[in-house]
Amino acid sequence: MFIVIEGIDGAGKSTQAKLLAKWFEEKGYDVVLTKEPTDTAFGKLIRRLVLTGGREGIIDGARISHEAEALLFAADRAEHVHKLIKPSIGAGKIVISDRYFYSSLAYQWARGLDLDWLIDLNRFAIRPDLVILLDLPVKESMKRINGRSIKTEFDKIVELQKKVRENYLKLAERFPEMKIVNALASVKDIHNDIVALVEHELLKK
Ligand SMILES: Nc1ncnc2c1ncn2[C@@H]1O[C@H](COP(=O)(O)OP(=O)(O)O)[C@@H](O)[C@H]1O
Ligand SMILES: Cc1cn([C@H]2C[C@H](O)[C@@H](COP(=O)(O)OP(=O)(O)O)O2)c(=O)[nH]c1=O
Repeated sequence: MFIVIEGIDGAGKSTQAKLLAKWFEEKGYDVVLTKEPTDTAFGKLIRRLVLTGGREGIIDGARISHEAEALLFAADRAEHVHKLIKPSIGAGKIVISDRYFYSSLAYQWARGLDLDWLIDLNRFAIRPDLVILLDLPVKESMKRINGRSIKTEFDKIVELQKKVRENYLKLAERFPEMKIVNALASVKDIHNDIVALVEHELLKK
């Protein structure tokens, strides 16, 4: 089984991914908890070229193009799918990924790229059984990650996050595997909502 957790920055993805992994482990499942960007050489390259300098994406003082950004995320994902996700699913493990290609659709679309081009670019990425979309207002996520964000970029980040949130909600209409969970609730209540969705999915197996 392959489960993905998505949402804007600070939505609670890593918190919920860890709790879900623990839930599966306590039930005796073998779990692989992973994330994108990955910790491989490609993920490191992304952090250096795209996410550095207040997420300005600087190479030698110039911003890298949004297309190059999308290609880097896709290259990282290709390695992730072929080296970790597919072999783990093949071995009968539960794979939980904190972000996947839906992040590319939501973020790189918000950067102005064409959605259909992004979908085509990511066609190699196998579809998960379930995508949990942690949805909450940007104001709340900003409160949660206060300190993590770069203050001078703050307004720009708020605008981008608002667009990204809207994009995720639009994507949920297009991809039936995406289920929206209200991320304004307590950590425990959100976990319970996720478990209900997962149990429903397990019954289909
Ligand atoms: N339901 C929640 N209510 C309040 N704070 C939360 C909740 N879930 C997570 N947090 C806190 O918000 C911050 C961001 O959570 P995190 O799981 O790192 O989000 P993400 O992985 O989506 O960026 C962390 O400090 C975390 O402890
Ligand atoms: C996976 C992915 C992430 N992103 C963005 C979302 C986040 O703002 C940022 C980094 O992700 P994040 O989850 O914050 O990772 P980390 O905390 O390890 O740096 O990258 C994309 O724009 N496209 C993608 O395909």
